[in-house]
Amino acid sequence: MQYTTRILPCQKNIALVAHDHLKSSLLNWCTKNQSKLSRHNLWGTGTTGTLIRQQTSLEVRTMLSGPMGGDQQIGALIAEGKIDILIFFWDPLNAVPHDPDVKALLRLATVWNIPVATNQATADALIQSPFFSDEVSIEIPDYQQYLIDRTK
Ligand SMILES: O=C(CO)COP(=O)(O)O
Repeated sequence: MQYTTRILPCQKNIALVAHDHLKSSLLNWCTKNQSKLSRHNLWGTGTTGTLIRQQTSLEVRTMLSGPMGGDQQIGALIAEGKIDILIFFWDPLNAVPHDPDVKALLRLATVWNIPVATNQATADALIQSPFFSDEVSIEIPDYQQYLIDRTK
């Protein structure tokens, strides 16, 4: 695989997702970090995003609810280079019906090398890092080259 670079702008597109037992943790985290989050474009899965909109003054664009396709929609945005950071309070202690979708979302975030936080401590680290507020460059797969290599 050859790689190229992608610039993540100062004002980022940030996806916010939480499983049911962790929704209150993510809501608290969003409330605590409201002023920093308000500088970015926020996206969320259906329930998570709606709760954040209701319980904070943050604007959040919502996809479908996770089990109904929302994780896949966020994953598709990541593959298209439209999401810069994923904050996903993922529950390792409870099974969900859409486990394949959860894995697919985390897999695509890894393929496209975006910064991901899957728990609160990492979200705390990420929001204090230059990745959150500055323009940063990340290395991503060179898709055009990938296609050329596969079709020659
Ligand atoms: O299920 C989710 C993540 O896998 C989140 O979906 P909701 O925000 O709709 O609960």
